[in-house]
Amino acid sequence: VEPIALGLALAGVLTSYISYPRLYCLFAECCGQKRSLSREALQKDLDNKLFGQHLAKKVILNAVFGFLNNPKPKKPLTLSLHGWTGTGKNFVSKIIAENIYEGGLNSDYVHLFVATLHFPHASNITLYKDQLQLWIRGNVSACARSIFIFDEMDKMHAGLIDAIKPFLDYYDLVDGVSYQKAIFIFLSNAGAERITDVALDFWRNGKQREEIKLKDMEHALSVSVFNNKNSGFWHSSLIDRNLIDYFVPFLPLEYKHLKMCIRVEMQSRGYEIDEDIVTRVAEEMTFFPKEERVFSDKGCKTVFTKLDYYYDD
Ligand SMILES: Nc1ncnc2c1ncn2[C@@H]1O[C@H](COP(=O)(O)OP(=O)(O)OP(=O)(O)O)[C@@H](O)[C@H]1O
Repeated sequence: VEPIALGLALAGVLTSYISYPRLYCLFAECCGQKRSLSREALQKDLDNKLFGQHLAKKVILNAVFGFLNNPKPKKPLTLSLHGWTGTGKNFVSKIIAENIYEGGLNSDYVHLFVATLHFPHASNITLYKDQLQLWIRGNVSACARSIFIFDEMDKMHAGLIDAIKPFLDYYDLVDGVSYQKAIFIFLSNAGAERITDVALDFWRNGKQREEIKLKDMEHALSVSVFNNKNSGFWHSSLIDRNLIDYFVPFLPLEYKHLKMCIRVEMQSRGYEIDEDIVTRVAEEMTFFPKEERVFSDKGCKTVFTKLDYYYDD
């Protein structure tokens, strides 16, 4: 092959690779959602992986898919996920991230803040506010479709989260940057008692938990979080100004859901499903209320380590 012609051909390929973002994005992660993002894929993931959370599934599917398909959203999507420990809040954030970015939580466009890690000292709150604003501004300037996850909201110092209020509001631009395509997800145990009360009420009245409707708890949840000094949203302008799009309740998990989590874990470790071990691990967990033993007090959180005991050789 003639070397000059070959050089020109290679240069041509390289130029089109660089100048056609779609081509480039076939091989590298880019800002913006995956090509393959589909309602069906997200629904399949939620149906197959998330147990006992019919409300969360429905809200998240509709909210996330609707938002991603809106070419001109008026504000960023804000979801506040609430519930007992180990019921799937972090897990769902991971599923959302993976459905939008190939790298999931490890993507350059997905940012996780953990209150006790990133904002530990109440005395530094002014500094944290500045840092948080700068960090979010910088990342959204680089990629409008950025995802921010705030874990342990209930441990966040009161008032800190209000620093990002301007970014969550209905503004086209804030200091020249548009935040309307970003996604903010807040995770919290605040409101878990309220959710449990409703779930327990249904259980005691012999009703299926799937009969619980979002309206049975969404308003009460936002009010209880707003009035709770340890929710991270205490008297927060984000709630006051209706800037949280959805309060998503995560129901406490029952014995049958623990068994589902254990089976998934066995399969992912490459073991045959052994129903005897599944039952033994599930029975080692503790349940509440004391007399009725309906809900797991750690959700699915510790079933995995308990499984190690049965496979220690
Ligand atoms: N509803 C669920 N369906 C399937 N798996 C679940 C569910 N809830 C929890 N799990 C499993 O348990 C693990 C721990 O749950 P996760 O970290 O999502 O709990 P969490 O609600 O965020 O708890 P915390 O409030 O303590 O942070 C998950 O990675 C997942 O494997």
